[in-house]
Amino acid sequence: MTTKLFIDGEVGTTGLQIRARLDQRKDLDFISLGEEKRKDAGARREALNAADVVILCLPDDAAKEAVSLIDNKTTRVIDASTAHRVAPGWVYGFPEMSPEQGRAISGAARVTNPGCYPTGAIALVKPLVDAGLVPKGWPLTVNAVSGYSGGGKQMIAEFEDEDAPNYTFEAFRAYALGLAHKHVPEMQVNMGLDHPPLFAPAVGRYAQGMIVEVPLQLWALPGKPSVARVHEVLAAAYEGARFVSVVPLGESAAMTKLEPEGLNGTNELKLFAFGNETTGQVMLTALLDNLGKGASGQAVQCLNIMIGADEGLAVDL
Ligand SMILES: NC(=O)C1=CN([C@@H]2O[C@H](COP(=O)(O)OP(=O)(O)OC[C@H]3O[C@@H](n4cnc5c(N)ncnc54)[C@H](OP(=O)(O)O)[C@@H]3O)[C@@H](O)[C@H]2O)C=CC1
Ligand SMILES: CC(=O)N[C@@H](CCC(=O)OP(=O)(O)O)C(=O)O
Repeated sequence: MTTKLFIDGEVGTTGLQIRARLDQRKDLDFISLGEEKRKDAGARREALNAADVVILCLPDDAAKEAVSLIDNKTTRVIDASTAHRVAPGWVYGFPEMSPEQGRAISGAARVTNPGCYPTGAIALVKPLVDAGLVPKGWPLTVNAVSGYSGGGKQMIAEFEDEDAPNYTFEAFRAYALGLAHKHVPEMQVNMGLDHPPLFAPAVGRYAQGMIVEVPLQLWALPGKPSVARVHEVLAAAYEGARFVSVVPLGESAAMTKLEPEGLNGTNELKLFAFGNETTGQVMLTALLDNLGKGASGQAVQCLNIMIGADEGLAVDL
């Protein structure tokens, strides 16, 4: 049986990558609107209601509008935007987040694809909160750097198109200085924290790939866990996961650098515990492709889980 799939926002950065990942699939029938119809509300309404599954690769307002245009009970939605990340009735599309999450995604009518930064940060912190190593009330910080494709077509033009009005020569930019980045709520909710993490993102002069870091002063935590214990909890949480791996301590201890483009083009997420047992400190670190496990790859994984295609399974059975 084929699944009728409509990607709303198909020619944007995330949409194009999803289409490229799915182009060879024989089990999917694509509903596609031409250039002249792709922003026409009437044509989109028709496509949205004709599809078995739609993937929304749109700005938040257009994503909300798309959901409001669906007037039947069968069309299922995967929203790549931030619009529904903590909305009631939506399942958070991060299958490795807990053993139950994959099952919840498989049966869901509305799935919200996680943000790129939260994918790394939640993967690092949630298992430690669940295990009681990090108290729910702990003051956490998340630092990150992303390639400029994270900002979609506009930011790509800003860094690549010398004729763009906002073309920039910047090598590196810290941003979200008001400490209210749109990803903070989904991080807090899915990490299970009582307080919003302090989130400090940055963008670098390269297209794609990201590093997300959560520093922890282990000596200050109630149980004073060792780096080895933190690593053990993370490794156990993702044992058998197909797309998430925890790098062995011996391997990460031998590393002297980490660059953000290392997983580009994949749906992988690699987690590291760079630590110092003497000082009781650890830098929990996630490496991912913002357009892979941080967006398009993750959306495809959720689609596969929802339609029962084998490639989507979060864990090898
Ligand atoms: N880039 C990334 O790394 C990630 C992005 N996301 C999210 O995915 C969503 C898409 O992002 P991204 O692909 O980067 O953004 P882009 O700006 O690259 O693409 C968005 C696309 O949506 C189209 N569009 C805008 N308004 C409408 C509308 N009313 N009807 C139909 N199409 C419309 C745009 O048209 P036009 O081409 O004319 O501008 C564009 O093609 C965003 O919500 C973003 O936050 C999520 C995770 C990571
Ligand atoms: C570099 C850059 O600007 N990145 C984007 C996040 C991209 C993303 O993942 O946004 P959503 O998943 O929430 O749609 C930003 O910080 O707004």
